[in-house]
Amino acid sequence: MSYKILAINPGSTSTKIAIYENEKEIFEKTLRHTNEELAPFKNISDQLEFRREVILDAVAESGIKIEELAAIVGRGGLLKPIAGGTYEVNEEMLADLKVGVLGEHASNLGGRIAHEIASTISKPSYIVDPVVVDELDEVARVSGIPELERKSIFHALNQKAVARRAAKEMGKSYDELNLIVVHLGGGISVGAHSNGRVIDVNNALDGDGPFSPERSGQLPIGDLLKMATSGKYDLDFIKKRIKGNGGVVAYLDTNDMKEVTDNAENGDKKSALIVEAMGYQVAKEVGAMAAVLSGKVDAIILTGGIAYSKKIVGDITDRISFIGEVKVYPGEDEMLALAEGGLRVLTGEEAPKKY
Ligand SMILES: Nc1ncnc2c1ncn2[C@@H]1O[C@H](COP(=O)(O)OP(=O)(O)O)[C@@H](O)[C@H]1O
Ligand SMILES: CCCC(=O)OP(=O)(O)O
Repeated sequence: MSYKILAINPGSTSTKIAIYENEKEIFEKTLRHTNEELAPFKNISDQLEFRREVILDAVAESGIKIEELAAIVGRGGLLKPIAGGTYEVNEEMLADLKVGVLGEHASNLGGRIAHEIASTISKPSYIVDPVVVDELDEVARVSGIPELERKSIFHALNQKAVARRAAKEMGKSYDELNLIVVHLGGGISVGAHSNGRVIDVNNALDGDGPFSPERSGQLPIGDLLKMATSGKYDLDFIKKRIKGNGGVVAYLDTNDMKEVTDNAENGDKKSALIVEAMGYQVAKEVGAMAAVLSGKVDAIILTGGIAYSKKIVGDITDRISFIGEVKVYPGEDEMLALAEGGLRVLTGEEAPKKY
């Protein structure tokens, strides 16, 4: 039996789409959205119709008719915390994606657009391993003050996809391994995967873990409070320093780590320091996750766009190779992971979960 599945992955500046026939990609396109195109929309939520139409135009270009699709799968967003897996899009999920119960992120549009398009052809829509997959051990939730609980917000889709791929290559099942997975992208997340569960991970969106191309990561909290109450900065500026205009953008005015590593190589000292600091902070977080796993680590996996950088991968590896084997999977496996999640449900291998 053959199933055609449309996968939709909305990012901050692009929407990636792909059509799979079972596990084989038969069409793929990255739809880039310029600042001018997105400027008229006050919130990410308001971009829904615009992105849906460009997706439909691209599918039309592919020559594949919408009616041929067996299901549509979108990247899942900032919903209430849930376990990993494939979820059928339902009314409660749509309402939570619309308001963004845990905040705004382009991934909130994935399930909504999938559902809108699927409804027109009376086919099911799903999300797979959304960014709020929460499998944290209870002990990992304690923040240090009872008013705040640590949250699990990370690149669950890619971390789990790449972890499964590594497990397969190691001749083992994902559920029988202890892995540390590092996603090095626009945001950076470092997860401790224990027998198929991500028992601890930094919140990649909100002031936790290493700094990233556009996020601050963990900050000295007392100094942050002084900054916030100094009268010199408004709240919006400070929020953007944590997410959007923080990390590498704040130091070097670019979120492009290729440009930064090239500049560092060509002798720019400031870029070189930031490149070194990124590797240093990531390695430090890997060390923390090794302690979470009591030192029993089968492999450490580096993935995401920045894993294309030999310099950064080398710097991290130098500091962490004493923990275990380091495996590198540059880029991401998100589109295939979405399609595979949908396929597992269509073939009956897995029942869809209910949100
Ligand atoms: N060869 C490279 N060297 C260094 N950085 C790279 C390279 N290729 C891509 N990157 C960086 O990877 C980052 C984007 O990673 P990606 O995983 O695509 O992001 P996201 O998690 O937002 O999808 C960007 O900062 C980009 O410049
Ligand atoms: C929302 C957590 C996952 C994340 O940070 O994704 P991006 O790096 O794609 O923004």
